[in-house]
Amino acid sequence: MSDRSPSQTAPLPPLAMTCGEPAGVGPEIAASAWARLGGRLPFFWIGDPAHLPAGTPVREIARPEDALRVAGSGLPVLPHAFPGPAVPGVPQPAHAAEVIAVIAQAVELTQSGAASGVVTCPINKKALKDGAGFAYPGHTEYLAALGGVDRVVMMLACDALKVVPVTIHIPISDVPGALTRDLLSDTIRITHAALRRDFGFDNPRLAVTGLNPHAGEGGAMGHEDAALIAPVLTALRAEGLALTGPHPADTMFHAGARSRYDAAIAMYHDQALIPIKTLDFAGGVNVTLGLPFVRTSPDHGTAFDIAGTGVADDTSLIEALKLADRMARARATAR
Ligand SMILES: NC(=O)C1=CN([C@@H]2O[C@H](COP(=O)(O)OP(=O)(O)OC[C@H]3O[C@@H](n4cnc5c(N)ncnc54)[C@H](O)[C@@H]3O)[C@@H](O)[C@H]2O)C=CC1
Ligand SMILES: NCC(=O)COP(=O)(O)O
Repeated sequence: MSDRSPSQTAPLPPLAMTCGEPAGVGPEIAASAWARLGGRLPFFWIGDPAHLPAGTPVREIARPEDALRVAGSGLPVLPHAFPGPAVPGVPQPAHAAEVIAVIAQAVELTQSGAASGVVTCPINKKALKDGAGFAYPGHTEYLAALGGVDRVVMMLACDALKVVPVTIHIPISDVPGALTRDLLSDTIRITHAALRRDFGFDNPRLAVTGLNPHAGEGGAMGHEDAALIAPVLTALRAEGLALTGPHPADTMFHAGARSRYDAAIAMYHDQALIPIKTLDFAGGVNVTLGLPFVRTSPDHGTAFDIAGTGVADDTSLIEALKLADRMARARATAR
């Protein structure tokens, strides 16, 4: 996303970056993100230093604030011991509990004020479920539990598009049943509030997709669009929210359509994520809205197929750091 130079004003606490799945690309993109950013955007990595690529200039720290002092000369690392080495592409069940513990540690440090936000490296959901009985579909839901909130929103953002899936990591066959008026209404409200608070929009324009092809085509192709989505939009419009839809999803993401809204609300994961990952896979950022702390993440996953080869692109992680920094600054200024 567009680069407003990071860290131009008073220093905030550093950002806490989680290691994510040690067998994925997380450790190598963390190291290369530090190499590209140096101390300009201070963050510290929480994980096992032995999982970082050979030659990474590790600076072990005892407290987050020490990152501000050492970030100019090496990657600040708050060490978190794991049971063994990482094998690229092969997640170890014994590591799962520590991957989860690192996420909790980053949240704790952020909520205590020692860190200004959480930037997560990708996890493999199945590895965490198999290895440690992880009960959440992903970070988003786990972070909601850690933050003590019932409802959060996943937003993917790049320069060209911001998009929110109303339902997230559930089977497609469960989507119609999971779409309720409350869920849709809460998702829109949380998105509206976050775009005002964290992204500087006075009255963000939100465009909402339908669920069915052609947004149901007057009931000929499904009933949820007219029966469920449209009434929610009507009610929220009456409160002053700038909403359009339900629109056919297939024509909502070309350039002309995108110029007419600030964020798109989509009904399910792929309806939302395919457009943004197609437009800007390298620059997209995943941000959780509705949490009591800042959290961003790259838009990609563990990329086991290339882990350890050194070809992984760190751009999305760097964009995630920049966005977390901007959000933390916006919140600090508003206090
Ligand atoms: N925030 C998170 O923790 C996320 C985790 N995941 C998890 O990641 C795992 C793998 O998911 P996939 O669907 O395979 O998606 P993926 O994003 O890991 O990989 C898809 C394709 O993109 C490539 N790719 C991904 N990141 C790249 C990078 N930084 N540089 C260059 N190429 C890159 C991969 O090599 C692969 O060919 C799953 O367990 C999934 O749940 C997926 C998305 C986000
Ligand atoms: N497909 C996006 C994704 O998997 C991100 O999930 P999360 O771990 O950030 O909840």
